[in-house]
Amino acid sequence: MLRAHGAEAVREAERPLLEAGEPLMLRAAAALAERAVHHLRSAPFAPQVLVLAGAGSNGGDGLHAAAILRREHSLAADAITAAPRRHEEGAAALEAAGGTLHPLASLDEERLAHLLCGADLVIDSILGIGGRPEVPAELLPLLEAVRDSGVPVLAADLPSFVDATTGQAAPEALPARETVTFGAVKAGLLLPGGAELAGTVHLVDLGLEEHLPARAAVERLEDADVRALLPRPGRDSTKYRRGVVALAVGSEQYPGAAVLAVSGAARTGAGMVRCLAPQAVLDLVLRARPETVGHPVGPGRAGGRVLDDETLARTHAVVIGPGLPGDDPRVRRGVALLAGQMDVPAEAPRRGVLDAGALGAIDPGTRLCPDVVLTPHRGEAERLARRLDIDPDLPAPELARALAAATGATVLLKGAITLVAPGDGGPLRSQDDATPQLATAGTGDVLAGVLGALLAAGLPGPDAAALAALLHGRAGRLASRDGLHPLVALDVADSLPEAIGTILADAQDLNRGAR
Ligand SMILES: NC(=O)C1=CN([C@@H]2O[C@H](COP(=O)(O)OP(=O)(O)OC[C@H]3O[C@@H](n4cnc5c(N)ncnc54)[C@H](O)[C@@H]3O)[C@@H](O)[C@H]2O)[C@@H](O)CC1
Ligand SMILES: [K+]
Repeated sequence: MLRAHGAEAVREAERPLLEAGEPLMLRAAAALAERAVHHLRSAPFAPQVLVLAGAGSNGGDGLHAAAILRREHSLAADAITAAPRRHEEGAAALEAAGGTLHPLASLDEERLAHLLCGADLVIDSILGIGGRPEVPAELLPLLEAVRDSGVPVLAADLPSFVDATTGQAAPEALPARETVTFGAVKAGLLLPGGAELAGTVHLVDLGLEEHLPARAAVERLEDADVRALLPRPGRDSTKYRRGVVALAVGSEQYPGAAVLAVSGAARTGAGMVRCLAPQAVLDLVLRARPETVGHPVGPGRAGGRVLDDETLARTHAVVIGPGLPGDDPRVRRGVALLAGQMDVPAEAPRRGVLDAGALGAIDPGTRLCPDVVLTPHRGEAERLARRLDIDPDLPAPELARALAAATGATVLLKGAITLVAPGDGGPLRSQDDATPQLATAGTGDVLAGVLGALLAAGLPGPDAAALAALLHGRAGRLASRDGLHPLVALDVADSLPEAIGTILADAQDLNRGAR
């Protein structure tokens, strides 16, 4: 699991080490220099490095790195000082190593273009965790010129003009090929904004770990976590023990959503998938997925429950919403079931997914638990926020958190980066596994099914939500050959087994290697 921290937590963790006289900046600079060398391994003869240095310690990192590149790697490394002041110790080190510092104010357009033309790598060390997401006007031409030059950028600690805690980024900030981050992954590198600019994140160990708070600000599941979290069948497994999920999905208007959600659940390895839908929808579902257990709903049945007590007691999670209009009786009943407002046996499931049409049935009085996962996209999240008297314009992390706090449910906010705000107030999860090819109708229905299967298997809501986002994203990448070609939603469901198998097989190899 990647565990990331905000700026304050990192400063606090650094304090005792700095007080003990640990040369943290030199260690950071040495690691930065090493990564620069790595990126230049296929560069032409005598590659050149250009450091953009701010006045603070982040600038110091870059300047010391340039000095090390000159001293220890015989590379031509020079710097542009991007602020009226400069980091004096770093500047002295670079000058002593024979490097040149060009004050930005002294460079005209032509001279700047000339410096960039000769550069094979730019190190962005203008701002680190002290940075705010606004670019001063005098720096705009510099950032534009670097961007236009196409020279690869290595970000020191985090891309400059990104907030290390929230991820908010200035639109002009430089996208990096890699971010070499010092001591701890910064939360802003995993959140929307910073994550799009960071490139690959390379963590440098500065000995901070034991001083960091036990609780991370943001967490991200990685492949190794899939192996630990994903329940797999054993010799004593039965379809009931693996988990039974009941999906109230699909309507006359949107029958296909039922096929997609059911396929998502079945392909994730649910023990049994029940589908509660009108007969015409069930016919379609059973043609595509004959293993489904159908429970017809419709005229004449609207008053009673679709599942009797015994069946409900043998059902472990429910999915309500894909393909349902807001006024569908299954929505009202499903929300009431998950909110504990229904007269059902104690064993009836209180865990599940409220998606699409079911999100509209949540009002200020709805109290849910963290094992219920709401799965809005941004538009649905904003509509829900308005009904719950929450500012709909909040940045995504805060919006997800506010919705979770107001409902008690875990909130999975879909997007290029999927955020999971646990209903119990635990650390935010951020999953960046998707491909833009997933932005097509029906993929959300598949996700709801995946999540339903994981909840039915007994995973806690926040783990199930983050894992579902990871598996869904990976299946999407597989189905689109890493984003190369278009996909349809059913491709995603059909790619789930291979995505799961590949992750587990790779994790097994890793374990073997470590033994
Ligand atoms: N504290 C430590 O022990 C270590 C710190 N290191 C580096 O130090 C960095 C933090 O250094 P600083 O605290 O000096 O902060 P920065 O170097 O990130 O920023 C310096 C100052 O720039 C100003 N500033 C912020 N946003 C601005 C904007 N948009 N436009 C113009 N000026 C702006 C602020 O006054 C800020 O304090 C880390 O990110 C890391 O790179 C590393 O050397 C490792 C050790
Ligand atoms: K930086």
